[in-house]
Amino acid sequence: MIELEDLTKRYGDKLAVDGLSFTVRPGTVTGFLGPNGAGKSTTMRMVLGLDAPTRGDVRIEGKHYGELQEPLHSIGALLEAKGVHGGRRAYDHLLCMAQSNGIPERRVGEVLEMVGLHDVARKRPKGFSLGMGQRLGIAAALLGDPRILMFDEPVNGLDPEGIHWIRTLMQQLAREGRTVFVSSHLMSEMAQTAEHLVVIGQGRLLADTSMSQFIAENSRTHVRVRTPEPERMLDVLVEAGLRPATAADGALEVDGSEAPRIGELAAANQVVLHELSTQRASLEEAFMRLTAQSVEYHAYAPGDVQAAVPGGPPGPPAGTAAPPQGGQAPPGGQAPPAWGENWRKGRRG
Ligand SMILES: Nc1ncnc2c1ncn2[C@@H]1O[C@H](COP(=O)(O)OP(=O)(O)OP(=O)(O)O)[C@@H](O)[C@H]1O
Repeated sequence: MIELEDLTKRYGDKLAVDGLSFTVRPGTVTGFLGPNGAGKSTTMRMVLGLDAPTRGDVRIEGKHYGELQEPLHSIGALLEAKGVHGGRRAYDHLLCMAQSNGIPERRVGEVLEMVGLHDVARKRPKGFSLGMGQRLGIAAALLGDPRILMFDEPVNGLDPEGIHWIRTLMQQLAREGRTVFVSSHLMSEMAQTAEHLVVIGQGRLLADTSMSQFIAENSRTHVRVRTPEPERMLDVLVEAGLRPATAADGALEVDGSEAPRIGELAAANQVVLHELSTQRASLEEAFMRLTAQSVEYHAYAPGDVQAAVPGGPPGPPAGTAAPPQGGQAPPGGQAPPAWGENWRKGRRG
């Protein structure tokens, strides 16, 4: 179990982590989500005692990291795979870690086998691909057979087979009763991996909830209707007290209604339908909706007009410059100061 209480980190003027309080529990994969710069890595570094909190506290099984007798047996972490000494053979790198933590040498072979690096154990990591580097970092995290595992963006650089492998590994570790805490900005990946979610934006806690509840609470389910008679159908829906919107492709979208009811209305009014479908938001959409107010950096390409999310993420803050001549407004209808450049959002979520 990892417990955070009012955990706060300030770097000069920048409040990177702002009063985070939550508990990461054993037996489940907890996804740690947030837009770029939200404070995920800073939080994880504080868990490991690599950064000192400005305020608040974080404990691993009731203790600060520095108080753990044998830290690798309590918590294994993958922060940055490239932190490995490139010139030392993979086996020797792990052996060195094992020896300094009282871990028997046979465990080195075991973890290399587990992560699929057995055949390259005698090779130097400087020749490793990004994916192999990630695997070596994961082997190091597993070395002490820890009860808690913490991975910062573990699927970065992995191919689909590698992503599948790490997903299965994390779920297996959780099933064994371990605490698994994993950060990612890949929502679709997290949707398949985590059962519980902690979402932060600009250092603040936005959600601490189960995956299913998170999607239900932060996403939009709507009914999509395509008809060759959109104007008639619009009238039918409005007369029935519904508030349809017209999508970019001309389809009608109706929030807060059931597809069977709309089908019955169409039948009763003899309107031909080409499509009647319930659209459920994905985790990606739920995440974008929740964090839209706290995204720190946005980038827009010239010609971006279509919102990625139904309803669209908010545009840049009020007061930013008008789009350049010939340009179109980004989602939200306002323009960033310059196309192709990131802009920093001034207000807090
Ligand atoms: N050592 C540091 N000195 C100054 N500012 C820092 C430092 N480390 C992080 N920050 C700032 O703190 C904020 C949070 O950074 P952090 O790396 O924790 O975010 P993150 O959620 O992990 O982002 P990403 O998804 O992009 O990795 C950012 O604005 C970052 O620029």
